[in-house]
Amino acid sequence: MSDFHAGFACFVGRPNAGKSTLTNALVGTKIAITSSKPQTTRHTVRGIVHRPDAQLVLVDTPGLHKPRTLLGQRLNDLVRTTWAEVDVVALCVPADEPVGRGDKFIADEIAGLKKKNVLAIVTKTDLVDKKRLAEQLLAVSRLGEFAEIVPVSAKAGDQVDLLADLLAKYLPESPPLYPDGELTDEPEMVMVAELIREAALEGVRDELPHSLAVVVEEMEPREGRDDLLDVHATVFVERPSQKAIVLGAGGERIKHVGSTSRRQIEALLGTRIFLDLRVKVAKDWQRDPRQLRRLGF
Ligand SMILES: Nc1nc2c(ncn2[C@@H]2O[C@H](COP(=O)(O)OP(=O)(O)OP(=O)(O)O)[C@@H](O)[C@H]2O)c(=O)[nH]1
Repeated sequence: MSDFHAGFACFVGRPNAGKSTLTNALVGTKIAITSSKPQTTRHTVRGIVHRPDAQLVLVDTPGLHKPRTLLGQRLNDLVRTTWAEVDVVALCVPADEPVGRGDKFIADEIAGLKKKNVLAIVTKTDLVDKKRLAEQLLAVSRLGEFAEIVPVSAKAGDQVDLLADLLAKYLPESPPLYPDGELTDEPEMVMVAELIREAALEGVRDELPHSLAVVVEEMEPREGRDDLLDVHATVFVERPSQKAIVLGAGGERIKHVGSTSRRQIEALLGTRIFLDLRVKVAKDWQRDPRQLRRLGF
C-alpha cells in the first residue's frame, strides 16, 4: 500500500464556475452526493474518486462573502480553515467569461494561506476556441502562483482524466480514507457512518486516535411509516478501556454522540431517523485483515 495516495481536495471559484459539474465528471455517476445536501460536516464530502493508486475525496465549502455579521465572519473563517486543511485547493475559472474581481478575490484569499498545492482549472473549454483558451490560460496564470493550470471540459469529458491524475499526484501517501467497493454504491451509509465517527471522536480524539471505526449495519424505513428511518450502527473500538471512554460515565457520552449525530444525519437525509448505536470491542481490528474487511477497509 505504500504507493497509495489519499487525501482531500476542494474546488473553489465563483458561482457557476462549473465546480459541481466537474465534481460529478470526476466521480462518475457512482457516488456523487448531490449539491442539494446541506452542509452537515465540517468538510462536506461531495464525492470520492476511487482509483487503483489513489483515493481523492472532494469536499465542498460555501462561498466566501463580504462578512456583514459575526456569523458571516465565522463562516468565512470556516471556509478558510477548510482550504487550509485540505491537501489540494483548485481554483476554477470558466473559459468563457473574463477573469474578474471575483476570481482575483478568491485567488488572493488562497494565496494568503501560503499553501503549496494550489491548482488552477480553466473550466468549460468546449465553449471557446483555441485562441480564446490560450488567452484565458494566460489571464489565469496572472491570478497567482499555481502548481498547475489545467484546462478541462467536464461536459465534453476533455482532460478530466488528466485532472484526476494531477490531483492524485498532490495527495499525500496514505491508505484509503474511505471504504472502497460495495459501500461506495451507498454513499449515504458511508456519510452516516462518518457523521457518527466524527461525533464519537469529539473531545476524545487524542485518547482514541485511530482506534475507532463505525459501521452502519442497516438503514431501513420503519414499517408502515415513510417519515422514519431506522439506522443501526456499531462503533468499533480496539480495547475495553476505549469502550469505556466512548460510553462515558453512565452512558452519558454515547447518548450525546447519538443525539449529535442523529441531528446531523436527519439534516443530511432530510428525514427523521431512529438511531440505534452500539459500541463493540473488536480486538486489534487494525491489525486483523478479516475485521478490517468487515469494517469496510
Ligand atoms: N458547456 C459547458 N458547460 C458547463 C461545463 N461545466 C459546467 N457547465 C455549466 O455551467 C453551469 C454551472 O455549472 P455548475 O457545475 O453548477 O457550477 P458551480 O461552480 O458548481 O456553481 P455554484 O454551485 O453556483 O457554485 C451549469 O449550467 C453547467 O451545465 C462544461 O464543461 N461545459
